[in-house]
Amino acid sequence: MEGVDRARDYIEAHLLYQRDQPEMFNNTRLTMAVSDLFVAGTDTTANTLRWAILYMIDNPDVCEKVHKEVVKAIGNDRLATMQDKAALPYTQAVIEEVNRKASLAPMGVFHRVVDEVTLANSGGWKLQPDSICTFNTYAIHHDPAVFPQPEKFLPERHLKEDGQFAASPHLSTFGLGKRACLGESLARMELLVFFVALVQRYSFSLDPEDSRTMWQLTEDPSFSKGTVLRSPPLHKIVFKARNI
Ligand code: HEM
Repeated sequence: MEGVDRARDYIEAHLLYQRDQPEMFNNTRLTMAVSDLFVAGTDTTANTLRWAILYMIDNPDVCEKVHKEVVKAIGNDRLATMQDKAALPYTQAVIEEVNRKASLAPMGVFHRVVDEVTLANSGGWKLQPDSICTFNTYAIHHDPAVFPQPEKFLPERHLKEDGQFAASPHLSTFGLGKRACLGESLARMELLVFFVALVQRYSFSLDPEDSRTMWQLTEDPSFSKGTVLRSPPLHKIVFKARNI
């Protein structure tokens, strides 16, 4: 497609295709695709950060360790960029542990089977066309065979012996296969930059007027309303500026 390589963004690329292939690309598709990006790209990262703050309140030692690493790697005078990533292995491990424990999309996203498929290592189980299938991310992320003591918040499980970050091949935070999350790299970038900025500048605590326990805010199954995302119930956080 002529010029598409020089498109400045998704919408411009879509409009260029629309000019040449109007039977395939039109305003309705563009509107739906852009709204998909907003829906898939906002609540996800925002709620992961809400989980991250709750887990930092519940694990103050971890939070202080992140703060120490951040100050050592980038100081207090500027925000993090992706160039700082390699110098922040513990912080990356913490974000990975947030993704594991929170299991934001606990049952993934539903898919429809197009062609009959035989499941590997299943003794011949077949899925028929039009079956709806999904995968249980929450169960994978809490499998004690893969993540010992899964109820514990342990960032160290995502660190190698030399202290470097090692992304776990067992996490399915962003889905699996060809239809895995389109925004994974953007999401990982946003999570790192925002999380570092928050820990760099603030310490966090729960609203003293909120009598709910941490368990009620993070584990109580009754707060899940059956939507795609597993997000904590509404709560307030007290942000205290660090002396920087
Ligand atoms: C922490 C943040 C995020 C999480 C946990 C997350 C998780 C997921 C999951 C589990 C899926 C379904 C994958 C599957 O069915 O195998 C998905 C799909 C998708 N995500 Fe994300 N996502 C995040 C951020 C984003 C962002 C920032 C964008 C874009 C701006 C985005 C765009 C999409 C799109 C377009 C799909 C559908 C892909 C397809 O059906 O082919 N996501 N995401």
